[in-house]
Amino acid sequence: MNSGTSSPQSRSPVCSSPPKYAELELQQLERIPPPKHPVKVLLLENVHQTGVSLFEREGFQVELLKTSLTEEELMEKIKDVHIVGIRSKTQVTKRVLENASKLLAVGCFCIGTDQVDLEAAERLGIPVFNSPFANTRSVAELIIAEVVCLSRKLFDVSKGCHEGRWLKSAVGCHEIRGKTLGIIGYGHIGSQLSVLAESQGMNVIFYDIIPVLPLGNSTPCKSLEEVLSNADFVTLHVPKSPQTANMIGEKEIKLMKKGAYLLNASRGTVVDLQALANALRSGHLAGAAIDVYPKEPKANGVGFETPLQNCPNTILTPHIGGSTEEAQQMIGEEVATALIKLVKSGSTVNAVNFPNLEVPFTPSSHRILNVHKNVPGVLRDINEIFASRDTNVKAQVLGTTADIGYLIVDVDKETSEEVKEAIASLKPSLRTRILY
Ligand SMILES: NC(=O)C1=CN([C@@H]2O[C@H](COP(=O)(O)OP(=O)(O)OC[C@H]3O[C@@H](n4cnc5c(N)ncnc54)[C@H](O)[C@@H]3O)[C@@H](O)[C@H]2O)C=CC1
Ligand SMILES: O=C(O)C(=O)COP(=O)(O)O
Repeated sequence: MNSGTSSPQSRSPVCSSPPKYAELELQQLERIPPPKHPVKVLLLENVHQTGVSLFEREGFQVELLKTSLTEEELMEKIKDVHIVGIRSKTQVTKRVLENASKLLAVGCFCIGTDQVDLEAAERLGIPVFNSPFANTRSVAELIIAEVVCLSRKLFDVSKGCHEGRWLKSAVGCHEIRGKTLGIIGYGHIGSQLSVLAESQGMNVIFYDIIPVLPLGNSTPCKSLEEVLSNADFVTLHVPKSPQTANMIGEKEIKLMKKGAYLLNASRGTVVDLQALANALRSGHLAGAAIDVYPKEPKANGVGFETPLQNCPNTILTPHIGGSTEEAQQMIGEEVATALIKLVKSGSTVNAVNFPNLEVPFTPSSHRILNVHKNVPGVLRDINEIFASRDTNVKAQVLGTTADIGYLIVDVDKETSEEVKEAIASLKPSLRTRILY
């Protein structure tokens, strides 16, 4: 396992000037007193250096691993960690979260957050952040490229040339202009792909479970089946969920036109790969491009296996839809900034499982954070604790979900450990932090 507790000589110099977005966001935090204790950050799956540098610029202690970790490995390493950063592989389960007594937040340096038990994190008072847009264009561009490659059997003929075989033929090769692209999941990626495909002269139809604005001349379909039976290329851009598990199996593939193509860069649980391999080998489908798999290796190396290996006109990629320098840099910046803001100011803006709150810093104020079960009377009890100690509340923001309340309070005097304990010992309290 490649690991590197980052030390000055082992990595590029800490970024002296952070990226523009981060600079503006973090400038507002500069007047906030630094955390009282060292902040330990564990970053897995090769999170981009931009994120590492931003944490180090704040004086946080960063351990950077190139691989994902198993549940057991993560339970061990997370014990004294305040921030954990992952990408799409590492599973942050309920067991891991219950074992992470010091954990303040989880950062998904990607779009998907299905790898985190969000409900468990919420109930334990741990906000989870992601980067909802930064790599969407990278995925959309990959799909457009693969549509052309599949339509021209590019990978097979190129492999032939590398192996000394000259396989010149127009048979089964087509322009994509005028062909129909069927998009399943018309969200950030699907909608961008819709625009790119139409710019290539394709017709676009799509299916989504919620009403969405059709961009350009794209046409919404009433069912998944309608897309499958009318599209020349079917591409999947849905999240991992119980509803999308195996949503494309033998029955759905049979509904697709003979000679159609299937592309999946969403999640490996969405397509039954054995059914897809059978359809490719029988000639029912003319090709496929798959970037995600039910089981994916935790690190780069050999030994990856899938039923699709050696299927005709089949592009296999190692979950690289979001793997561009631009996307990873933006993600590193966006998620690291959100986590630093959480640690220093209690901001939960952009958290996916928490009320999104933020309170501007005011000099001579002292900030306490409290997460509690969402039951009546908590605010009254906390304010009573302040009032009975002649402490004046200068600012107070409360946000709630069905299960929790998140409270940011600024008071006019430093909060003693006694006051913190009084708040923390209220029955509904889940977490209480004195920030400054
Ligand atoms: N291969 C890769 O490297 C990457 C993969 N992804 C995956 O792509 C997924 C989609 O990304 P975004 O477009 O940003 O997400 P998004 O949340 O913007 O869009 C997902 C869309 O799918 C729709 N949807 C959900 N369940 C559905 C169903 N059963 N049938 C039809 N539509 C359904 C939603 O209503 C939503 O409009 C992510 O959840 C992630 O799992 C994202 C980035 C990179
Ligand atoms: O953004 C996502 O959800 C992805 O699937 C990207 O995954 P990765 O960051 O490349 O492990």
